[in-house]
Amino acid sequence: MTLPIDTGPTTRDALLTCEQMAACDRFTIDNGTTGFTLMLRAGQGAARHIRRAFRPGRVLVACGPGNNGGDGFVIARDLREHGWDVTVALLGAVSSLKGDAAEAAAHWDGPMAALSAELVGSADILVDALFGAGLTRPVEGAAAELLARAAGRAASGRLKVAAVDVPSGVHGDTGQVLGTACPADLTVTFHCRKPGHLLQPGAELCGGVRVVDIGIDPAAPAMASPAARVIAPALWQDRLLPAGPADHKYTRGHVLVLGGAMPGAARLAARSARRMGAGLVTVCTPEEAVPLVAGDAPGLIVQDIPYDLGAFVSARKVAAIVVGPGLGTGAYAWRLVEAALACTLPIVLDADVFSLFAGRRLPDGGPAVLTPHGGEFGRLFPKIDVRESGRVAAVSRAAEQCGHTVLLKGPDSTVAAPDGRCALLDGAPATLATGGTGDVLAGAVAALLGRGLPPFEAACAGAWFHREAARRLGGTALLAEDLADAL
Ligand SMILES: NC(=O)C1=CN([C@@H]2O[C@H](COP(=O)(O)OP(=O)(O)OC[C@H]3O[C@@H](n4cnc5c(N)ncnc54)[C@H](O)[C@@H]3O)[C@@H](O)[C@H]2O)[C@@H](O)CC1
Ligand SMILES: Nc1ncnc2c1ncn2[C@@H]1O[C@H](COP(=O)(O)OP(=O)(O)O)[C@@H](O)[C@H]1O
Ligand SMILES: [K+]
Repeated sequence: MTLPIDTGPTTRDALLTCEQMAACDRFTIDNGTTGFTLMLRAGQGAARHIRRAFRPGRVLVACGPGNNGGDGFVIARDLREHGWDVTVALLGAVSSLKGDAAEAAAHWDGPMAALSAELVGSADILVDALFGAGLTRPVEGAAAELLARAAGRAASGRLKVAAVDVPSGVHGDTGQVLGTACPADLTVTFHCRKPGHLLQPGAELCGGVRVVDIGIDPAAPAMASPAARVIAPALWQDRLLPAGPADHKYTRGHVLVLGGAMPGAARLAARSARRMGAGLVTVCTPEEAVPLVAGDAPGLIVQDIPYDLGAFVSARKVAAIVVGPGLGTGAYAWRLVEAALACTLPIVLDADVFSLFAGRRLPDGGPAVLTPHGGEFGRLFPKIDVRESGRVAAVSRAAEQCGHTVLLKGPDSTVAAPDGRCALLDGAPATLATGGTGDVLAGAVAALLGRGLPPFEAACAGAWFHREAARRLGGTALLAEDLADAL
């Protein structure tokens, strides 16, 4: 029953929905690989990761009624062959198993019991193979009881948990929990990650994620148009050139930051735009704030708001604008956003802009990146329910609706373009959850627009550099000022 397997991580950044993954499986099977071969590679690859991650102990493999349970049987057999003490707990009857799962179960000759929560009490390791991509409704009954008992035992440090494909109950497309789920120490998935491995709360529940290459045919059509990608430099690096001898400050992009009620936000955005490589940064702010903004930044140009913004940006060769951070929501703010959009330059719209245009269409303007957090997103797109549709679908719909790139911020920042592309940021540190880091992001994205990146690429790159800076800073208390300087 042992087949050659490759458990090396796939290098692909593709994120496939459960439906796309199933289509890849079918395509590969239609081209001559049996489904059972895929299951063996999946189960044996997962078992190898489990053997690497944990010390041998009493293992309970909880198997569900579908192919995720089939993987569980393969894992059980592999661990037993390596001398581990393994019991399978099956949800339902063996006679109800079908196809590849039935075949995998037929190869299991070790102890087997009907699934019950009590079994968890005598286990050191739980292999959670109840439901994977086939989860269609909330987890209830015996499966839910077992997962809840396991979560309690794991919380007290007496149980390690390895999830097969996803922690059962986590939806692979959205990261949402249907019913209940048990946090895993390790999740082993197949071919590539799914959005639910990066989106909360799924990402947190997965623990460490490992990818097993199960030999999916690279020509599978879903691979050409994955639901989303992981944000990584491959998305923009060909287009983001370092400064060369022919450059001068205007070719590196002149960024205009429009300030308002809270000048600190504009200062942060301006500082980060400069650190992100903008050739020149100007802040236009209400007159009374000019001395404060100019304060300790002699390399920054600061002046009051010009009467004719359009004439100003063309005379000063502005390449990109950022408006919203600290802007306020009065009539002044409204007029300034309209004037900024009328310049038709690449623009970052952030913060107060979303309160000003709550539930309304944005006026026409140049190519824009919108950077709302969850609350602002809800204000701007009140008809799009992020929880219900999941972030990939919700942000994609928002981008299509407004015709601009949308970056929905949070622990699982999601970027979507109106043309259907979507990308997710993986592993942003929670130290970013402090005031002012969003202003830093807005300035960074504006600098990248000014340096010539198109909106989707600028949003992805901005989010990535922002995360990298936060990671480099580490620690427990991150200051937005330090973050801007660390870009
Ligand atoms: N050939 C393939 O398609 C491969 C599939 N693989 C595994 O197969 C999994 C997908 O298999 P399936 O499509 O069979 O799906 P699952 O095994 O995830 O679950 C499907 C079964 O669970 C039932 N079900 C769904 N939600 C339930 C709930 N809340 N309560 C009770 N029952 C519920 C469904 O009616 C169905 O019988 C993947 O996650 C992966 O682990 C791997 O073996 C690799 C190859
Ligand atoms: N828990 C978290 N984990 C990782 N990143 C986070 C978390 N919470 C917020 N962030 C990031 O921090 C930034 C916060 O931006 P925002 O909410 O606009 O704050 P502010 O308006 O105070 O600047 C965003 O880039 C967001 O993605
Ligand atoms: K599972």
